[in-house]
Amino acid sequence: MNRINNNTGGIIYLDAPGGTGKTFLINLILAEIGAEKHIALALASSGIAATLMEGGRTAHSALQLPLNIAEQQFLVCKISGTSGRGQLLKHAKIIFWDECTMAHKKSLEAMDRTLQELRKNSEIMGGALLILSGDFRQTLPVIPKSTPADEINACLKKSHLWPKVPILQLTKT
Ligand SMILES: Nc1ncnc2c1ncn2[C@@H]1O[C@H](COP(=O)(O)OP(=O)(O)OP(=O)(O)O)[C@@H](O)[C@H]1O
Repeated sequence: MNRINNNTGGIIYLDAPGGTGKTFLINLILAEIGAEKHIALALASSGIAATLMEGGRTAHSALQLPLNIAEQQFLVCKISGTSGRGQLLKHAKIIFWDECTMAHKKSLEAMDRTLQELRKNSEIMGGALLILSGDFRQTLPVIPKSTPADEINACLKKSHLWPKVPILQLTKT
């Protein structure tokens, strides 16, 4: 909450084993931010995970990500700054991405470029605060006709953004 109040952007990864309360914590923070009338976005890699968050949407839908993301190079999402979706991304104080470990690293990189362009800010995620949450022990990206090595290479930990991501571990529920 301090980072939100101080307008400090960046990416944080919330790491904890399954069932320890990551989604529960996200919903608590969403309620707190809603009460303060700030804009928050709740995204998830799967539809089921999106339904577990207040106002949750799939990242593919919110960011207009293409289905063939693995084949894309230097993708910028096709979202107009004047559209409703673009306005939300421009003004969101905080964005959550639950079950992020299922996402292709190129989705995160496309989000970074898109937010930088929409918010006219060259900082990471255009200065927005992105909270990734998930558990690499559970699921990795699913790539059709791929080898385990392809899946590991596609995961967020292999993104050039990952070294800039501090990891927060949940120790108490
Ligand atoms: N502090 C808490 N107080 C009460 N119930 C809690 C608390 N933390 C988690 N729970 C409950 O525990 C269950 C699992 O929590 P949650 O779905 O948030 O875990 P998760 O870490 O997101 O799991 P997964 O990695 O499988 O998605 C939920 O039913 C949730 O309501």
